[in-house]
Amino acid sequence: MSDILIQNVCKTFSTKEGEVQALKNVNLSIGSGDIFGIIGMSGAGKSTLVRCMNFLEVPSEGQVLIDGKSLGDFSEKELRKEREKIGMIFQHFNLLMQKNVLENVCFPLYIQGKKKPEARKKALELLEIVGLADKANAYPAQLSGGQKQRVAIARALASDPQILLCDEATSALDPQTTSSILELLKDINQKFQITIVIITHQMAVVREICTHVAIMKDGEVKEQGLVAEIFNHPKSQVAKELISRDTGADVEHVVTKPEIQSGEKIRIVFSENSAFEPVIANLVLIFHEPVNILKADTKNVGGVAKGEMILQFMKDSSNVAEMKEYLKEHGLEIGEAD
Ligand SMILES: Nc1ncnc2c1ncn2[C@@H]1O[C@H](COP(=O)(O)OP(=O)(O)OP(=O)(O)O)[C@@H](O)[C@H]1O
Repeated sequence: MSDILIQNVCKTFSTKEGEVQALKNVNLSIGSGDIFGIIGMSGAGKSTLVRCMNFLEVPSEGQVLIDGKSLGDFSEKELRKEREKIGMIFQHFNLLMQKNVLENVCFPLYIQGKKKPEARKKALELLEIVGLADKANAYPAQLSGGQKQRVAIARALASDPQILLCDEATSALDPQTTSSILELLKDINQKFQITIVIITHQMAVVREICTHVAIMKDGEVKEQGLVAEIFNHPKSQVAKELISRDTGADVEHVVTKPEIQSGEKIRIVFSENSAFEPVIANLVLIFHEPVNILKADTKNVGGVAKGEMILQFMKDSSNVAEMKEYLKEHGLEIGEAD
C-alpha cells in the first residue's frame, strides 16, 4: 500500500503558440488503499496530473511524494526503481500487437531481469486473476476491448505495484464491459491492497468504484473529498454539472433486487425552487435501489419543475429516511400518499 501527496504542483508547457498552464497549484492527498477518482472535462489537466504522479511528466513547480519521499529527489536510476511500484493502464491498452497475450504480460518481467520460465509462471498466474488464462496464446488483435484491458491490467500487475494509475481505462468500452473492468479493479484493490487512481470524464465510473474524488477544471482542483459527500452536497459548479450529466448510461449497474415489492409510498411536490434535473434518476443511481413511479404529473417550466409525483420505495428498504432527506435537499416537498 502506498500514499501519494501532491503539493503545490504546477505544470507549464511551452508551445509555438505560447505557454500552456496545464496544472495550477494542485494539492491532493491520496491515501493508502484508496480508489481515488480524478474527473474533469477534456483539457482539464487530468492526464498531465496523473503523469506527474510517476514523473513521466516532471512538474514545473511543487512536489510529488510517494510514501513521504519526494520523486524530485530521486536519481534517474532510483526513479526507474520507484516506477516499478507504480503500474499504469491506458484507454487504448498499449499492448504489443506482434506478441501474444502471455508475452505481453511477461514483458515487464523480462525488463526486470526475470528468466523466461519464472516470468511465464507469474504471467500465467496473473492471467488467471484477470480471467484470461485461456487466451494466453492469443494475439491482441483476436481479443475484445475488455479482454485487451484485462491483459493490460495483468501486465501492470506484473511488477507487484503498490499503486495503479488508470488513464481513461474504460472510456473505449461499452457500459457492460466497463462495469466488469471496474469490478476487476475493485477486486484487485481489495486483494492486493493497491492504491488505485482513476482518471475519467465519466461520473458514473467515479460513482461505481471510487472512494474519493477530485474534480478538475482548467488545470485546477475545484473540489475534492469523499464520493458520497460530493454526490450529496456538490459545491462547485463543475461538480453539479458533472453529476447532472450522469445518466447512468456509461456503466451498466446490476441491480440485485430488480423487483419492487410494495413498500412505503410518498407524494413529492415539485415546488418553486425545484430545478428540473433528473432528481429521481440520481436518487436511484446514488442509493443503488429502484423506486416505483406510480404517478407523475410534472412539467418543465423554464428549467423549474412543477407538479407532483407518487413514489414507492422497496419493501423493507433501509434507505427510506436517507432517500427522503435527499429529495428534500433537492428542493422537493414530501407528503403522505393515499
Ligand atoms: N505535451 C504537451 N505540450 C503542450 N501542451 C500540452 C501537453 N500536454 C498537455 N497539454 C495541454 O495541457 C492541457 C491539459 O491537458 P491534459 O491532457 O492533461 O488534459 P485532460 O484533462 O487529460 O484532457 P483529455 O480528457 O482530453 O485527455 C491541455 O490544454 C493540453 O492541450
